[in-house]
Amino acid sequence: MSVAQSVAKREHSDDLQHSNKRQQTGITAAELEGGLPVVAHLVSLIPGKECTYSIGDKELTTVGRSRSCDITLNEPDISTVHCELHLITMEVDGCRRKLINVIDKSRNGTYINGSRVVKKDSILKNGDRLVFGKSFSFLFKYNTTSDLEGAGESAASATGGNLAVIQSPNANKNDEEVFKKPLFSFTSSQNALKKQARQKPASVFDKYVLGKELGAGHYAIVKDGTNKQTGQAVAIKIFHPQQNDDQKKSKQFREETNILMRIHHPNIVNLLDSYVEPISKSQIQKYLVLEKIVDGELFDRIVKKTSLRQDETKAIFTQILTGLKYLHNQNIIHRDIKPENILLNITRRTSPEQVQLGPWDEGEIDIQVKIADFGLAKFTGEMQFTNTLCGTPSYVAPEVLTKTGYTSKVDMWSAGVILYVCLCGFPPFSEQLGPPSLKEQILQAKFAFYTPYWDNIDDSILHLISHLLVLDAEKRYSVDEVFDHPWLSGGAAQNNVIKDMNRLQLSDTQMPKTYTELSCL
Ligand SMILES: Nc1ncnc2c1ncn2[C@@H]1O[C@H](COP(=O)(O)OP(=O)(O)OP(=O)(O)O)[C@@H](O)[C@H]1O
Repeated sequence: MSVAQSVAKREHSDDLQHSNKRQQTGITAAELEGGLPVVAHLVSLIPGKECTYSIGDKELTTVGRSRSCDITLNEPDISTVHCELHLITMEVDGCRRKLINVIDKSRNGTYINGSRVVKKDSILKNGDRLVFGKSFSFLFKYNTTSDLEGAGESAASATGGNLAVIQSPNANKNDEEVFKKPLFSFTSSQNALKKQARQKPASVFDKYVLGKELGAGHYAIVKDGTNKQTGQAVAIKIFHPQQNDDQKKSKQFREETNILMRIHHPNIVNLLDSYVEPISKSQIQKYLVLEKIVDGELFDRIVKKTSLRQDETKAIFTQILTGLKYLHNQNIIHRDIKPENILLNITRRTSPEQVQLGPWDEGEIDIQVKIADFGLAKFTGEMQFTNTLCGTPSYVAPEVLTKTGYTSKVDMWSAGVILYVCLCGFPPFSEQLGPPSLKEQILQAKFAFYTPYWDNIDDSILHLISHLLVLDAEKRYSVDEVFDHPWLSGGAAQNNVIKDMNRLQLSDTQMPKTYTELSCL
């Protein structure tokens, strides 16, 4: 047997005991077997057949019925050569990682976590359940020291460059210009970060258990997650697979998520962690671990209620503004404010004595509003982002559509659209209201308040919306100007200062449909 072959040896219970004894001396089993380091282990999950196979640091490890295979599984449903385990080295997220790539060669199939390996290649991750044929079931685990190289370097580079999320006054469509100069000082924490990166599990699956789907968007699905150590419930955003061909982008993702993890505000969904995982030789998948928000989207609340009362809208809008003010003060532009990205945590009444803390519905004590997806739109790539927006741009400011350079005022436009939608249940710009087209309506800031929807709504709100849906971003209200507006700052008397806003009569055939009506179609 060659040195290489001897590495992927079966360690029976007896051998294991022996090897454990040897490991106590600080020497790994693989070093003793053939001088090659162990890269990973396959732990048998078959009751009564407990054993561990070590996969060594060599290009190919074969699994099959043949005695010439590195791992021999002598069962009728196992093919002569059932599958190949290829050792590959991939540069992922600034780290060179040694990974095991499975190529199925069998008749009865190789399965990873219940899915048959059909692709040309599939990279294994810690905790994967690997099944050969009908019943040969194993738990896969990387040897902790072997799969990650250079994590410390990554952290160092993540703290060294242009880290913070400052939007320059002239920020424009170019990605790099949205994320500019450092706002936070990292120097004191550089060593801590390096240490953290070194200690950080290489895979999201090492730290979290993934559960059911919570929601889906254009770029990602979001799943329930649980921190294995603390039991903390989280939401895990899983971006669609991407080609692993742009190391600069991966580095940018890491640097920017490092910054966004330092953003903490009660009205912003907390970013807790981020991971980049290889899934095949050429593809990676990015993961964001987020604070979990349990009561769904503002969008669903609007659909359920057709429209929101003025006092309820004010309470929700104030929280959105508070979150935006914090982001804008940190020089972060959200760029994708819409009711689907406004999430709600509702405190429900549990006893009759509880005092309601806002203008909420019967049975609701309080609602905490959380802005999701902040600063993240750019991770999807500028082109993809704006192209997707062109499909559904109801909330997008004109300068985003024309890509003529934008500032935090783009969020104020979107806030104006949200305010409008909350109160009447349909957006101010839509194909339904055309002609002109939706895009033209936005580019001309052409909107109106339609009767009867807006008849009983205070003129001061119409006035505020009219100062948010303004074509010229410089004249559009900023967060502070909105807080100073009579509808938010003053009482009823001040509201009366603003009078006689126009409502427009439309024929029945032109009348826009509410989200509630559209959702019933
Ligand atoms: N932190 C969270 N807690 C609970 N649910 C969440 C969380 N983040 C997102 N979701 C749910 O998942 C859905 C999709 O998430 P998200 O909007 O971030 O994906 P996306 O692909 O970026 O979407 P978009 O198409 O809007 O850009 C959300 O609309 C929401 O219902």
